[in-house]
This record gives sequence, structure tokens and C-alpha cells, in this order.
Amino acid sequence: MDSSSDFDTQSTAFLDWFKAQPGTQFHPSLRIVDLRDRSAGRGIIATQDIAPDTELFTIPRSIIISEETSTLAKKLPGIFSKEETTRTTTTSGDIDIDLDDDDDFEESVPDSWLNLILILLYESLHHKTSKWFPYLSILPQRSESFNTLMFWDDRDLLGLSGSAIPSKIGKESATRMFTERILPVVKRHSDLFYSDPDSGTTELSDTALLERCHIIGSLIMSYAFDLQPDQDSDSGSEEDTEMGENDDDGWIEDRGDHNGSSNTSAHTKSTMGMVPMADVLNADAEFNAHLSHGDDSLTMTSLREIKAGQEVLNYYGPLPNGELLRRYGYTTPKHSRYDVVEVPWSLVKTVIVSDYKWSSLPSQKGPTMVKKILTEIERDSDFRFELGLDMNNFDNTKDNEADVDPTANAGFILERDSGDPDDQGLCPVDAKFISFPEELVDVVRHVVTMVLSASDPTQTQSKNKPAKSKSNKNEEVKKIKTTTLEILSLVVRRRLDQYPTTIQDDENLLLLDKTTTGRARMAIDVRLGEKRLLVEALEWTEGKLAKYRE
Ligand SMILES: C[S@@+](CC[C@H](N)C(=O)[O-])C[C@H]1O[C@@H](n2cnc3c(N)ncnc32)[C@H](O)[C@@H]1O
Repeated sequence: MDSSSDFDTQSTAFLDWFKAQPGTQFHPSLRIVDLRDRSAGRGIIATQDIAPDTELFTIPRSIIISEETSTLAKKLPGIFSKEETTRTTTTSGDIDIDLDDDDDFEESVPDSWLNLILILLYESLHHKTSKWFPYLSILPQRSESFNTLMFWDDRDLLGLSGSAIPSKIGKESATRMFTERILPVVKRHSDLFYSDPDSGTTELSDTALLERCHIIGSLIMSYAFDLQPDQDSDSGSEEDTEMGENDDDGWIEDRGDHNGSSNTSAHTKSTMGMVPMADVLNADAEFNAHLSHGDDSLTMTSLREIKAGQEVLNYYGPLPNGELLRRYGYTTPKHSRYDVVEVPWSLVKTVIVSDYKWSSLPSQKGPTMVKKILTEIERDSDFRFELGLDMNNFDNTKDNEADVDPTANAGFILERDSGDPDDQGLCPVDAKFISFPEELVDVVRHVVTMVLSASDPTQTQSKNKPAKSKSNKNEEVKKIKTTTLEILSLVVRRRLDQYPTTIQDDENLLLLDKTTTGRARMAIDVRLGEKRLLVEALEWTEGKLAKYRE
């Protein structure tokens, strides 16, 4: 860790550099500060009260590191301009590379994330002579500087047992992508990448280069912005664009998930960039500043009054703490409102087949009958499609893709109703659990209906069975609803059992053991938040059941 004087010297050098760039502005009541005592690196605080709607700082597009400004993009124009010509999207959504177009096709790096990796790799190998030197100097450059999950070892990750988040780290797929798409470009143009003796960089081994790609990839994931075109040309209303808001989706999130997977269509020319000063701001689920993207510059504006001493905070989106940890390497109490728990379809099946005590089924034949019904459901492609069981409902960054069982990765996401932040960056309503995902309820109810009717002797008798009375029908509906809720309740309990520690254990760790810090503490925040959500779901279910049983 840098001494605090080195840290401050670098901050000052960066601020001086920033202010010296044509077109920048920096509000005099702001200061870059050292927040490492609370594991938040650098941040910006107000030194005087700042009124709402104040321009905090302005960043001309010319000082953003991106394809538009980079020396590398100018030196290798072929690589950075090929995306429209060498790639097409097939109807299935797969990417096809047009081999006839150019025999250098393997060098095309169509994803804005990969483009920025190449650019930053080049700049880091030329950092001493780079025009961004003071800016590059304040960015984390070593793996030890990151707490994103990519850099956690197996022992650290044990703290996240039970959570689905470790399965989304995607280190292998990122390594594959770097090996296939970045290393060949660097090797082919080694004269360019290693051309700066002043920066003292000799040719890197594949291992060292891959390590650097991971560092830069993580840097981009936690620092870069999706650069939107001039908002004046957007289709949104003027008021919305001025507020940096989007009509339909609430706050625009200008940070994508670039975890080794392209999330932009091959034909969408989206650019990512490193935005000096904007990325010095930390963030939270309640925030007080917003970046708007203008024609020539980007402007950070206060959304409400920022009192002297308060931190200026940006917004990274409605992320659960697990996701915040994976992408950004930290957790906050306010982000727990967005916590989620993934419930695998396999767990739901186990509960239905083996755990739930079907009172109306003969104990011998019961499980076989239920299994048969589930198999039929899984075979029914319409049903699977409707329930999303064919799709990987979980993140596509999973390393272990299910080749055999199309439902292996299927699952349901439990979450609260959390609402959007308001136009001042505040969350006015409490987040609360108000229902299970519709698909989960539908599938359980469907199974319950089938099982109950298969085990109902009046259903299996002759076609001339007497019509059911209204009260019988009501009873039947009630039975289906209560059985569905009982199964959901059991699913939640079993999901809770998948965490090695209880809520009480975790709360004790946090309360009694004040030495629980860093990664261990953040892991507790994630798993505790998920378990609290499960308990909320359980209480909600039991409340509903109590009403039906009255
Ligand atoms: C865009 S940078 C913000 C500046 C950063 N603090 C620095 O020192 O360079 C994003 C990173 O800052 C840290 N960060 C952002 N918001 C934070 C918060 N509320 N608490 C702790 N760390 C935070 C995380 O490490 C995150 O990956």
C-alpha cells in the first residue's frame, strides 16, 4: 500500500493534470480524499455545502481514454474499425466471422470491452510517455489492489459457500477470450506494444500478459463507462436527458457487465472509455451525483444538496451485494435491498419428489408418480419455454455450461420489490418481498394440480363421474394453493440449509468478532443478505399459509 504522502502526491498530480486539460472544470468546493481507512480507496468529498443541480466537474471527451482518443487505435486502424465488416449476427444470435472479408479476421476485436483492454494494455506499456501518465498512476495496477471476486483465492471464496455468486466469476472464459483475442494481436504487433524503452517494459511471457489482461479487465469492469452518444440526439424527452434519466428504465446505468462476455450486439457500435475524475467517485445505492453525456464533454452534476464533509457518490445500478462484490469488490448496507437468491430447478424438483410429504399419495407409489409428472413437464418443450427452463436463467458467465441436461442451469431468482431511486438519488420506499417469481409459482402449482388430480379417486373413475359441487371446487382450489405454498416454504428452507452458517452465526461474527474485516466481512455481508431475504420469503409464505388455514 502506498504511504499516505505518496497517495496524496499522486492525487494532487492527477488533479493538477486534470485542471490543466483544455475544457475541464472542477468545482472549488470539492476535494479528492484518501478513504483507505474505510477500504474505499480514493473518493471525492464536498468541502462546503453544494447546492442541487451544481456542475461538479466537466470532462471533455478528448481526455477520455477510448477508441476515439487512443494512439493505438490510430496505429492499428484495421483492428479497431473492423467490427462492422467482419462480423455478422446469425439468426440464432451467434457471431459469424466473415472469412472472405479479410484474412486478418482473427485480429478483429469487435467487442468494446476487448478494444479497451488492448488500448489500456498499450497505454500501460507506455505509461511513462503516455499523455495520461498522472491519471494512469492513480489507477490500481496490481492484482493485490483488487477485491473483485476474480482475485479471491479458494479460502476467501469459502466464505461465499451457499451463494450462487462464485459460479459467475468467469475467470476461465475470460482467460480463453484473452488467449484467443488479445494475445495474438499483441504478439503480431510486438514492435508496437513494446516500443517504449522509457517505460522499461520488456516482452511479457504469455502468463504475465494474461495476468495483465485480467488486471486490466477488472479495472475496466469497475472503472470504465459505457460512453453514450450525445444525449441531445437521443430519442428520450429533453427533460429526461437533462436529468440523465431514461423514460422507461429509470436511471441510465453507464456501466455494463464486461466480464469476458460481449453484451453488445455485433452491429451496435458502443464505445467504452476510462473517464478521468468521474471514476474517482465512489458509489452507493443512494447517491447524490449523476454523469450526463454531452456532445463534447461529460458533466457530473449534483442531484441534491451535498453538505460539507459529505462524499460525492455516483450510482452503479440496482446491484445485489453479491454482484457488487463480483464486479466492484465491495459491499454496502444500502445495496442489500437489491439482494437476490437463486433457487435451482434441481432443488425444487428434489423438494417435490423427495422432501414434501404428499398426504394424499400412497407412500409406495407416490415418489414414482411425482417423478413421472416432473419428467413429462420437462419433456414438454412449450412448458419448458414458458417457464424459462430451457434458458439459462442464471448469468451467462458461468464456466460450467450444461451440455447434457438443458434444465441443469435453470432456476428462479428470488428478490424483493425494491423500486427505483428517485430523481434525487434516494430510495423512498423500503424494499420488501412481495411474491415468488411467477414462473416458480406456475410450475409448482402445475405439478401440484397434476399430482392431486392423479391421486384423487374421483378423477380416475369413470367418465360419468358426477359434477363437483361449488364447495368441493373451492376446497380443491384451496388444497392446491396451500400445497403450493407448503412446497415453496420447504424449498426456501432447503435453500437456507445450503449455507454452512446460520443467520445467527453470521450476526455473531459481525457483532462479536470486530476483527472480521476485508474479504471475510464482505463474504458475510453477501451470504447474510441472501439468508435474510430467504427468511423474509419464508415469513411471507407462512403468513399466507396461516390465512388459508384460518
Ligand atoms: C470507479 S472506482 C472509484 C474510485 C476508487 N475508490 C479509487 O480509489 O480509485 C470504483 C472502485 O471504488 C471502490 N468503491 C466504490 N464505491 C465504494 C464504496 N461505497 N465503498 C467502498 N469502496 C467503493 C471499489 O473498489 C470500486 O471497484
